[in-house]
Amino acid sequence: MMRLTVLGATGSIGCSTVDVMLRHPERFSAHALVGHRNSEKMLELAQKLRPAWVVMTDVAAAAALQGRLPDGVRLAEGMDAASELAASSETDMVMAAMVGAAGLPATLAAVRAGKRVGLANKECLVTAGRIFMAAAQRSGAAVVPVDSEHAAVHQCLVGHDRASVTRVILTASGGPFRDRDPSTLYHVTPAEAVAHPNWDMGAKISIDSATMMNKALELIEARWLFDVPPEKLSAIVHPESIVHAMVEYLDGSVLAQLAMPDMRMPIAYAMQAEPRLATGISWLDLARTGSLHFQAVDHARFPAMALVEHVLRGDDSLSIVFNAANEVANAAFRAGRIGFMDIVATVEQVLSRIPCTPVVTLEEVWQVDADARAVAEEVICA
Ligand SMILES: NC(=O)C1=CN([C@@H]2O[C@H](COP(=O)(O)OP(=O)(O)OC[C@H]3O[C@@H](n4cnc5c(N)ncnc54)[C@H](OP(=O)(O)O)[C@@H]3O)[C@@H](O)[C@H]2O)C=CC1
Ligand SMILES: CC(=O)[C@@H](O)[C@H](O)COP(=O)(O)O
Ligand SMILES: [Mn+2]
Repeated sequence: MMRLTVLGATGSIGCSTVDVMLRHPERFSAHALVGHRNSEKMLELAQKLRPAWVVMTDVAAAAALQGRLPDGVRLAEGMDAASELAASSETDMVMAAMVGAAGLPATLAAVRAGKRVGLANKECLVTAGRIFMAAAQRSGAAVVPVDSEHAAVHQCLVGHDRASVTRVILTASGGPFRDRDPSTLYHVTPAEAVAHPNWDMGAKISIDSATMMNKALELIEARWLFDVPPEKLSAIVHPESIVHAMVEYLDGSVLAQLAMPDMRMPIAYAMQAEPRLATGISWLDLARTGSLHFQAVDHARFPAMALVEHVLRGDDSLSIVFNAANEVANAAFRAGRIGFMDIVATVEQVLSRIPCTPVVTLEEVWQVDADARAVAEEVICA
């Protein structure tokens, strides 16, 4: 029996993880479920899974659960409690599915404790990839990608010679505005931008897909996960989201991983690679699909993808700034404070205002992150 701690249990990835767990009760049990504010969703999950612990990182949300959890389920509050449970000897695996750099402390605690970590939270690696992967190497933690493209790359690499890899190619759906006249993008609403054509995801990543900031973050994520230099990393638009990624080898062979777009597949693979677990996702029927399409990424339409070329090749502080400014701008757009086109423009301005600095310690990471968030607020308020 594998005992899981699910960070971000109340979110999209968290709930899909719970779905996989409930399909295989003989294999998985919940040590802890961690949410932030959604106490009602947490109550529902706790009733289904009966974890040893429920943690709400928000104090008021924890108070709302007081006296309401099923018998035997203990309640805690705050990020420190989440980190302790993620690192506990009673946790075998951690599903890292909080959104944003806020997920870094608890995920890093799990990595430092040598856990198997299913990594959905890409912002962790974008913010602190070097520190994170070095910690995994020291502790022996297995960091298993959950992000669909990275889970695909992982599957295309298994059993193959890493030195023979010439290219890692991530697919990008192009989001809801792939074919829209760019001059109309100034006026799109958060409701339009969050409506992803293929995936049902949380609000932040859905907006990131619309700006293609998601793919930009994923290139940085791939760099750390697979130790691939920027010149071997690329993305290609694939509107069907059926091919999730490809790996090219020096003999010209290209391996791809295909599946219907449903996160339960990469989640289950991260929980147990082989023998594979049934997930309940729809079977891929290529005869019915008919054709798959691919096109180059248009950097003029998606300026985030031009920006990341520079970020990937610069100091680590650039990717911290890139992520933090995007988190602030993405939230400001969702709150109606800025327009859609202002999101990436804000990130670009923040990048130009913050000097590159060497980043070695976690304290330095948080300092750069805080500076970038403050400058992003200044840019938004100007
Ligand atoms: N959804 C998807 O299909 C995919 C997601 N990912 C990545 O996985 C991560 C989660 O995405 P997704 O599930 O869509 O996001 P959701 O918004 O659906 O869920 C986010 C989760 O994080 C919690 N949370 C929010 N803010 C904080 C905070 N400040 N501190 C601690 N916890 C917090 C939420 O708690 P609550 O709701 O209780 O407030 C919720 O449990 C992201 O990093 C995303 O990029 C990667 C690939 C695919
Ligand atoms: C499901 C998943 O992994 C998302 O990151 C997805 O890739 C988003 O779609 P885009 O390709 O539109 O960014
Ligand atoms: Mn992805």
